[in-house]
Amino acid sequence: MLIPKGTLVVSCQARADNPLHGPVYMAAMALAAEAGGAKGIRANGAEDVAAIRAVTKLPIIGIAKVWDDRFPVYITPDFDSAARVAESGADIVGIDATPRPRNGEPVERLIARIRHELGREVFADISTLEEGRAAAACGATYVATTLSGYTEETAPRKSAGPDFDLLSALVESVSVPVVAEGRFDTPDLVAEALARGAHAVVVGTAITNPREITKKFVRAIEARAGNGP
Ligand SMILES: CC(=O)N[C@H](C=O)[C@@H](O)[C@H](O)[C@H](O)COP(=O)(O)O
Repeated sequence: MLIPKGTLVVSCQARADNPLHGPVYMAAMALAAEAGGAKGIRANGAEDVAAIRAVTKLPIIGIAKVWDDRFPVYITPDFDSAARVAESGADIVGIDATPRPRNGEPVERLIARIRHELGREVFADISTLEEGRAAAACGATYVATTLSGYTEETAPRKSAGPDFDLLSALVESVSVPVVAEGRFDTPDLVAEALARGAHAVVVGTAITNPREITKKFVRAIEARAGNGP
């Protein structure tokens, strides 16, 4: 198991509309995260994964976001996208492990192929307890709360903060390491996840997206506008 227990993983991702989009920026982000004490990196796409692999030995959770209007699954939906991030240097392949329709093999077959044909650990992004149990039973190395609030089933109960109920339920009922991911935006929330039994915590936006961080500060300023000094 490559991600050490009780540690922080930093997700270094920037979409095309983000001024920090591109492998040079994401490699710099990963280096900054490593210098700050992160013990793993999550990254999207072969180019970013390769650039990060070139600058660090930290374990990399590689994903490939592939959008297809016909299917809800976009995080590493098939074996070919998994193989590309593995070949680019990811030690661990992150996939959408929900049973939702995808342009690719069924999730249980995808997990088996990544483990046996690519020889990589599988990081299963899920949104419910049942999905986490199923992914663990199929051989996923880790299950993570990443997709809670981002599927049709879970969107109605999405909270502003992390899904601690799901985290605790998973910790109770699966035997593989449970990773907390999604809307962890303060150090206290990370500490709480570890106290509840999370193996590790992945933080993205709150560390690596200055545009969203800036917006938070600006919103606070705007909220007090008109309230006097
Ligand atoms: C739902 C989805 O597509 N999540 C993505 C998964 O790779 C990323 O956009 C998130 O930034 C990542 O999960 C980390 O979460 P947060 O940025 O909230 O710390």
